[in-house]
Amino acid sequence: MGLLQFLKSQFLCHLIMCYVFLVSGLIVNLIQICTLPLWLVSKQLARKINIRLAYCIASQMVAALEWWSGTECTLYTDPKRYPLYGKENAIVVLNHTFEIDFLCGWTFCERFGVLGSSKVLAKRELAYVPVIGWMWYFLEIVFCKRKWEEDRTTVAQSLQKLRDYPENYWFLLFCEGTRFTPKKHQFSMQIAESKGLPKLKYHLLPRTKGFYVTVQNLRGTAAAIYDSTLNFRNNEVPTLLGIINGKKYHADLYVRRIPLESVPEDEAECAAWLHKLYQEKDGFQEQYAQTGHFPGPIMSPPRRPWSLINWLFWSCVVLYPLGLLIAQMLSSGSVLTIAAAVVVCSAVSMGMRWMIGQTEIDKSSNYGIKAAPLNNN
Ligand SMILES: CCCCC/C=C\C/C=C\CCCCCCCC(=O)SCCNC(=O)CCNC(=O)[C@H](O)C(C)(C)COP(=O)(O)OP(=O)(O)OC[C@H]1O[C@@H](n2cnc3c(N)ncnc32)[C@H](O)[C@@H]1OP(=O)(O)O
Ligand SMILES: CCCCCCCCCCCCCCCCCC(=O)OC[C@@H](O)COP(=O)(O)O
Repeated sequence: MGLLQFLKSQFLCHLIMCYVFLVSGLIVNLIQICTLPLWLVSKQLARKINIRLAYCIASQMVAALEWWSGTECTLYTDPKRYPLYGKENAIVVLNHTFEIDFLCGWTFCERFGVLGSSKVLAKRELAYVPVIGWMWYFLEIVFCKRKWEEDRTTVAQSLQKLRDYPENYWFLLFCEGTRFTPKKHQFSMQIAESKGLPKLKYHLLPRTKGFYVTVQNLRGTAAAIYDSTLNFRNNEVPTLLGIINGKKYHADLYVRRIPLESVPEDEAECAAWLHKLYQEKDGFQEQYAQTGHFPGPIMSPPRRPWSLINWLFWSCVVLYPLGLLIAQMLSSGSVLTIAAAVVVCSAVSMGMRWMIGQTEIDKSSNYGIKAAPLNNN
């Protein structure tokens, strides 16, 4: 193990990274709150400012993936469609299989210049995660309770608000609704069977209502569906803790651009269309399992320096006062002050561990297990 790799695995480095992320994130959240009055005066200006503020937070995690862990991200896609990416609004449909799938998504957003503005249909619980969840509030992220009776109006209303969004965005939909686990897969395939749908090997049965309502509300605003299928080389199981420890992974993403007009307007036909899409995605994963690559040529956008520059900037801003504080504390020699500092550090590291836990599949919700009608049998 080289010196750099050794350093990357040290707890002190992780503590410093988490400190930078947390403190800079809270500063950004505070500035976001200060933009509230601006929404009344100029909504579009407030949105543009919040896009840049969100970039300050999200790109730190992207920098951790690209520059700290050195993870490589390869894009398989049609070269004719490539110039459109980042230049239009799109609905991204992605498999929900890996703990860092959202982070790989963010990395591609960064490379195509839409990181600050990108959106997702996210479960309500994530709105309460400090820094990221609070930032999403100002980004007009669409939250759902995963209870259709309650979501049908709120989700549609939130989507309608995005129709006059001032910058291009990608709207991410994990149609499976929850992370893949063998147990959830077993339940969802029972449902597929009861509906007479073909079984999927690598995906859960997609939920069609969120997809339908998104397509209907963004018609005329989003130009296309980006059907995206993600996998990792060598059967790796990537984690956020792995990234923080400096472990390098290799992500492969296959993207097909499908014009939005080709998605049926009728709800039942739209649902059938999505089921067919997932059968095709399953085929791509099968090909990946057999051959180690997705169909189509490789058109990888290179990583850009901005995420690293942003990270270094915020590190300087928040580490300098910390250095002064530590020096002052040590020179004071007060045992009480040092003990208080140790308590604060422990609390921060526990808080960060809880946040990282939000990404872990073994802490995943029971959604898709307990709500399944077949559960009662
Ligand atoms: C590559 C580039 C990437 C670009 C990235 C771009 C942007 C990045 C931005 C941000 C990144 C941050 C990422 C954060 C990630 C957070 C993600 C999440 O939180 S995922 C969870 C929330 N999202 C969703 O759930 C979306 C999908 N869900 C839906 O669409 C749902 O329909 C719903 C709208 C949420 C409503 O939920 P509800 O439970 O009420 O669902 P349904 O009524 O649809 O469910 C019943 C329906 O489903 C069938 N079904 C299938 N399997 C099951 C099962 N296991 N149990 C029960 N029912 C199941 C069932 O038969 C019903 O079918 P039908 O509709 O035909 O009656
Ligand atoms: C610079 C880097 C420093 C690293 C510091 C670490 C910061 C930690 C930040 C945690 C960020 C939390 C963002 C949460 C995104 C989780 C996305 C996700 O995958 O959610 C799961 C849901 O889709 C489905 O939920 P389940 O039903 O499976 O349950």
